[in-house]
Amino acid sequence: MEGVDHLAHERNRSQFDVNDMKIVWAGSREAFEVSDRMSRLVANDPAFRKDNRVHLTRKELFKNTLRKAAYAWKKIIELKLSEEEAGRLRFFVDEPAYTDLHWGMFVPFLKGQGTEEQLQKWLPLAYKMQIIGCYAQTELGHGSNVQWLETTATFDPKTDEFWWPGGLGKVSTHAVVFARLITNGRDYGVHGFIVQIRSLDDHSVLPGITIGDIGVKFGNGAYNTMDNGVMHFDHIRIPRNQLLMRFSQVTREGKYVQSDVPRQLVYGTMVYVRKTIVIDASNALSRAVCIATRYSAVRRQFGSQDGVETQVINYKTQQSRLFPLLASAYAFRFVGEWLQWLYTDVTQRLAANDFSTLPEAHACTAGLKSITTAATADGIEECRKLCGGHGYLCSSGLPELFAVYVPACTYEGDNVVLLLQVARFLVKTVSQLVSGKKPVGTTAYMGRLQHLMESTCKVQKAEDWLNPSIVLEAFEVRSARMSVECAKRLSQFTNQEEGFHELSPSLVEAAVAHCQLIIVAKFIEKLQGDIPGNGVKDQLQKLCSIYALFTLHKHLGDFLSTSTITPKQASLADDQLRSLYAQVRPNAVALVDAFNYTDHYLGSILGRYDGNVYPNLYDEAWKDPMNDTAVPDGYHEYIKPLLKQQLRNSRL
Ligand SMILES: CC/C=C\C/C=C\C/C=C\C/C=C/C(=O)SCCNC(=O)CCNC(=O)[C@H](O)C(C)(C)COP(=O)(O)OP(=O)(O)OC[C@H]1O[C@@H](n2cnc3c(N)ncnc32)[C@H](O)[C@@H]1OP(=O)(O)O
Ligand SMILES: Cc1cc2nc3c(=O)[nH]c(=O)nc-3n(C[C@H](O)[C@H](O)[C@H](O)COP(=O)(O)OP(=O)(O)OC[C@H]3O[C@@H](n4cnc5c(N)ncnc54)[C@H](O)[C@@H]3O)c2cc1C
Repeated sequence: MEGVDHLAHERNRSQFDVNDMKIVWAGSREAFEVSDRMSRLVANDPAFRKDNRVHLTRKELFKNTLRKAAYAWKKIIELKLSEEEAGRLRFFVDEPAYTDLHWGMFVPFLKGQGTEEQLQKWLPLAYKMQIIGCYAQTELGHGSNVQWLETTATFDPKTDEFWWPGGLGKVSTHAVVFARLITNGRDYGVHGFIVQIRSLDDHSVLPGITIGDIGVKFGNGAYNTMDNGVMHFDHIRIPRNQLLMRFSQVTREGKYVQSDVPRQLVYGTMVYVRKTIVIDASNALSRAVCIATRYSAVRRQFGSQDGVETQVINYKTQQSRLFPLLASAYAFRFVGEWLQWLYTDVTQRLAANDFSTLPEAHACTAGLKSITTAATADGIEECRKLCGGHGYLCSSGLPELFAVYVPACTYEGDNVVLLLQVARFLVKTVSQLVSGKKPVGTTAYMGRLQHLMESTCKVQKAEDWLNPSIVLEAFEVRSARMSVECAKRLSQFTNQEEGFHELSPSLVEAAVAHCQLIIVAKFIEKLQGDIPGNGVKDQLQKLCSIYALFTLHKHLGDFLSTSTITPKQASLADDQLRSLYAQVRPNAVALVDAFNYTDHYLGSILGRYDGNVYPNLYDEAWKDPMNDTAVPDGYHEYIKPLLKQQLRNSRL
C-alpha cells in the first residue's frame, strides 16, 4: 500500500538517534544540510529522471547525459550554487559524464601544475566552462607505466595515440596531455601540457588531431554515459607556454629548468583523485548496503513461525555477509575523512617546499584507493546476491551500480600496481630502521618493532576482542611481521629488483595488511574523539569491531602464519563477531537510513524507503517496452511458421 512504511517496525527498534547519525555520516551539520538540500533538489526535478537509462541506445544515452549536464550547469548558475553545493548536485545526478573529468581532473591539474600566469589565463575559462577539459595521460600501450608513455613534445626553437580519457571522445575542447618533453635533443621525461583539441566556434576537431569514442563499455547504461575517447596527434604544434611550468620550465632558448622539487609532483592530480576515490568508495558501498539491508528486512523465506516466514535479515549467514559490508561503508567513510586531512596537510607542506610527507601521502592514497575500491566492487556484487533473483533486475539498482563502480579498481591506477607502490614504501621503511631512521605517520608502529615481534595476543575470552588496544596491536603485529618477513626474504636476493618481482605476491599481501591496519586505526581514532548524538558512539563502536574482526577472519591465514593470534583466539573472535551481528541487527535499517539517500538517488525498487517492494516491482515490470504488446515482435516471422511446421509434421 502506498504511503505505508513497511519498515516502521524496523525503525522503531533502533537504539540510537538516526538524525544524529546522519550528521556524523555527513561529516558535519553544514555538510548534511547541503547534501540533503541538493539530493532533494535533484530527486524532485523530473529533468533528472534516470529510470529510463537501460532502455536507451548508446547515442540516446549519451545525448541524454549531455542534456542533464547542461541542465545541471544552468541550475548551478541560476541558483548561484557554491562549489560545494554544485559538487553535491552533480553527485546526486548520479551519471558519469565529461563534467567529472573537467572538474575532477582537468581543473585540479591546472591548479596544481600551472604558474600564476597560466592560472590567470586558463582557470577563468575552465570555471565558466568556456573550455571543457579532460585528462589525457593513458595511451593504447601504456596506462600504468607512466614513465614509458610514448607521446613526445619536442621543443622547436624554430616552431603524438591517447586511449581512455573520459570526456575526450565527443565533448572536450581541451586536454591536459602527458608527453615526454624533449628539448635540445634531450628527453626530460613526462610533463603536462594543455592542448586545445577542438574549435570553440564549431566544435570541429583541430587539424593534425584525430579524436573518437573508444566504444561501448561494460554494462547497460552504466559508464556508457561517458565519452571515453581515443586521440591521435600528428605533429601538432602548441605554444611553449602551454607546457604547465610550475615545477619545470623551458626557456625561449629551449633551455630546460627544473625547480628543486621531486619529479613525482607531476603526478599530483592522481594523488588527489585517489584520495577522492576513497570517500567515493564509502558512497558506493553504502548505497548498495542500503538497498540490500532494507530488502533483507522486507524479504521473508522459510523458517515460518506462527504461519509467518522468517525475515532473511535474521539468518546468521545473511548477517555474516551483509553486516561486514555495512561496517566497511562506515570504516571507509572515516578513513576517507582522515585521508582528506592528510592530503590537505601535504598540500600545505608542499606550498612551503616541505616534501617530507610526500612518500606517506603517495603510499596512503595509493594503498587505500586500492583496498577500498576492491572491497567496494566485491561488496556491491555481494549485495546483489544478498537480494536473490530480484537483485539481478536492473530495477534493483544493483547491476548498474556495479557496472559503473567496478572500473574504479583500474582507473587512477591499477589496484595491484598501486599496492606494489605501498610494498616498496614498506620495504624501504623497514630497511631504514637499521640505519636508525624513526618511522613516522602511518608506519610509526614499525618504530616499536622489537615489541611487535615479541608480543603475544592477550585475548582470553570473546569480549576481550572488544578492546581497541588489543585489536590495534593484533593488526600492527600482523602487518609488521609480514613486512619484516618480506624484507628478510628480499635481502637474500643479490638483485633487489629481481627479488621484488619474485616476491611481489607476498609483498602485495603485506601492503594490504598495512592498509587494513590504517583503516582499523583511523576508525578507532575517530571513536576516541567526540562523537555527538544519542546512542551513536555505541553503534559505531560495534561497527568498528565488526570491521576489524571480520577483516581478521577473512585474512586469518596472515594472523595464524605470523603467530599473531592462536586458533583458539581466532575462534573467540568468531564468537564475538556473531554476538556483534545480533547487537547490530535491531539497528540495521536505521544505520542505512542514516546515509540519508533519496529513493531517486538509490534508483532501486528493493531499496525503497517505505519497503513497499512487491507491488512496485510488479508495476515496474509492466513498464518495460517488451510488454507494450502481448504478441512479441518476431512471432509472425519466426514462431508461427515453426509451430505450423511442427503441427504438419505431427499429422504425417
Ligand atoms: C570519484 C572521483 C572523482 C573525481 C575524478 C573523476 C573521475 C574519476 C574516474 C575516472 C577517471 C580516471 C582517470 C585516470 O585513470 S587518469 C590516469 C591514471 N593513471 C595512473 O594512475 C597511472 C598509474 N601509474 C603511476 O602512478 C606511476 O606510473 C607509478 C607510481 C606506478 C610508477 O611511477 P614511476 O615509475 O614514476 O615511479 P617509480 O619508479 O615506481 O617510483 C619512484 C619514486 O617515486 C615515488 N612516487 C611514485 N609515484 C608518486 C606519487 N604520485 N607521489 C609521490 N611519490 C611518488 C615512488 O614511491 C618512488 O619513491 P622511492 O621509492 O622513494 O624512490
Ligand atoms: C572507466 C575508465 C576511465 C578511465 N579514464 C581515464 C582518463 O580519464 N584519463 C586517462 O589518462 N586514463 C583513463 N583511464 C585509463 C586508466 O588510468 C588505466 O587503464 C589504468 O591506469 C590501468 O593501466 P593499464 O590499462 O595500462 O593497465 P595495465 O597496467 O596494462 O594492467 C594490466 C595487468 O597488468 C598488471 N601489471 C601492470 N604492471 C605491473 C607490474 N609492474 N607488476 C605486476 N603487475 C603489473 C596489472 O596489475 C593488470 O593485472 C580510464 C580507465 C577506465 C577503465
